[in-house]
Amino acid sequence: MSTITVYVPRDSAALAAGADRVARCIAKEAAARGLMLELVRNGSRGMFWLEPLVEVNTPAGRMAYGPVTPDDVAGLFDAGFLTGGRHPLALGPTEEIPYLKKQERLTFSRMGITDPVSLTDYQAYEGFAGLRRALALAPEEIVQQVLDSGLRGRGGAAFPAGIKWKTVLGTAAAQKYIVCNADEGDSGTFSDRMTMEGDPFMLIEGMTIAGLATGATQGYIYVRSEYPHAIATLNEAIRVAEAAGFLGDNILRSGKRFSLAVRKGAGSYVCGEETALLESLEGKRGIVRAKPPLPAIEGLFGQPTLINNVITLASVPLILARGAAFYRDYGVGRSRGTLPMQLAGNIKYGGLVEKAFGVTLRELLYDYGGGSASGRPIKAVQVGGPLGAYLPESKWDLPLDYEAYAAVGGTVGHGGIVVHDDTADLSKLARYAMEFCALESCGKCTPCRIGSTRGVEVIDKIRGNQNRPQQVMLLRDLCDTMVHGSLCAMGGMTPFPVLSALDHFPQDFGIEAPDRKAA
Ligand SMILES: Cc1cc2nc3c(=O)[nH]c(=O)nc-3n(C[C@H](O)[C@H](O)[C@H](O)COP(=O)(O)O)c2cc1C
Ligand code: SF4
Repeated sequence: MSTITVYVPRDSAALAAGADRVARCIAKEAAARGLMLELVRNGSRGMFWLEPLVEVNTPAGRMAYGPVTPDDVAGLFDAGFLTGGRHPLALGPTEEIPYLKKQERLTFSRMGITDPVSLTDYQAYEGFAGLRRALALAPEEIVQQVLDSGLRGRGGAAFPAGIKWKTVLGTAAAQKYIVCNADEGDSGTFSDRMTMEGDPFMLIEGMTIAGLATGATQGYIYVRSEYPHAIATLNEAIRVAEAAGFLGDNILRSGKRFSLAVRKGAGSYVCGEETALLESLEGKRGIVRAKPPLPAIEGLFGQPTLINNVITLASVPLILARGAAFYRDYGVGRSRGTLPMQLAGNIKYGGLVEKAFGVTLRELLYDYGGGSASGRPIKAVQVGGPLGAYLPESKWDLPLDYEAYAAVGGTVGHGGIVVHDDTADLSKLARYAMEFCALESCGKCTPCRIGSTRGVEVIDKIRGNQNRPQQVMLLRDLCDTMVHGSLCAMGGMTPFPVLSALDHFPQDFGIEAPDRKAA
């Protein structure tokens, strides 16, 4: 008899219910096929799929795959993964798994397969191969690999990672820092969290390589306080890596050093903005700093500092291990590699889908997400967090690509995708965007601090039909001022969701036809 272990996430009743749902599907499907399977529930250890992970213990060994949706279960049986009789996977290549086949998992290839804090598991799956290669290269050669890979920052601004690395390398200083931005505040995003909880060594390895490349010897991971499991897992992984010589004063006896520490945020969205984050790391209130100077030149405690998002840094080990060309081969245009996209909101199968750039929103919404959870038509999709535009159906066939999205007033951001069905009122969502900005604004500049508060009032007047045409013009002027006058993207991009709602869904504002600017 084969045993199927269903991982039941330990911190979410909703996820646990999902795991049970899949377990029941497996049991039903097995019974229909006359197979004997024993289901064992198991608390998951740091692997938090939005859809449950299933592990199969067969006479041939342990097999794990995920996330799995009920619709996949029959396919898994058909492919022979759940029979206990054929074991093509047996911890082998994930390409053979029907659900994963549709994805292109580079950053998330180990997740769900390895024990997050087992160095043995990590190394059995290419772990630390990138670091070993980096130790044999000169700093300039490591930076060149990152430049050649085409990797761009995954935190939101999509700035080429290699250029930032080169700036820090080229800035002389006695002390430099690597800071990992793990504040992950965008709505509907969780890829950073899954990385830190599911494969923390990958981030540790990426940061250590960044240290070797730039000359930084100290790194900090700034994690939002709402992620206690990530903080605990990272601390454990850092301890294990230090004890085994992957971190510390003499990395793998190379004579090179790099140390890491975790710092906890305090619940502020704007502390995800890199300069506010630095203020917070220095123990001050999280207020945005004017640039220049760039953090790469004068960052933490006034020293050259490389700040990258979790996924940016976690992408580096593979780039070093397999070479820049391997990574660059994925993607379209100037958007190279893969992006772990996160499906959330009113979607049937929420979860993380890693695909090369170029995939369309329609594919993500229907092939992976299975359409809306409510069963109603999807009306608007917000891509790129709370500062991202609301995209109507006419934009869902665009290839996911930084430039293509920018051309329609959108943003790819951190890959968060929040779905709304046809019951959504976009004027309410536009109001929420302004309100969010008013609540989270650091207050340093007027267009954002005052503009967001006035923005809520103006939208209220539009919704209340008070001088509607004039108020719509006022809202557009206000958005103009925020876009061009704000010091950072908090105030500068809040108009994206507001104007996209107004332009694409004028009827929700009581406007029959597109007004002057949308026309
Ligand atoms: C209001 C605001 C919030 C942000 N929040 C985050 C965040 O939570 N995580 C993140 O990586 N970047 C965030 N960013 C972007 C960072 O300022 C910065 O661009 C990023 O950390 C750079 O890393 P990357 O080049 O690897 O993307 C935010 C920016 C703004 C304006
Ligand atoms: S745009 Fe907003 S968050 Fe950014 S500096 Fe100005 S007030 Fe602060």
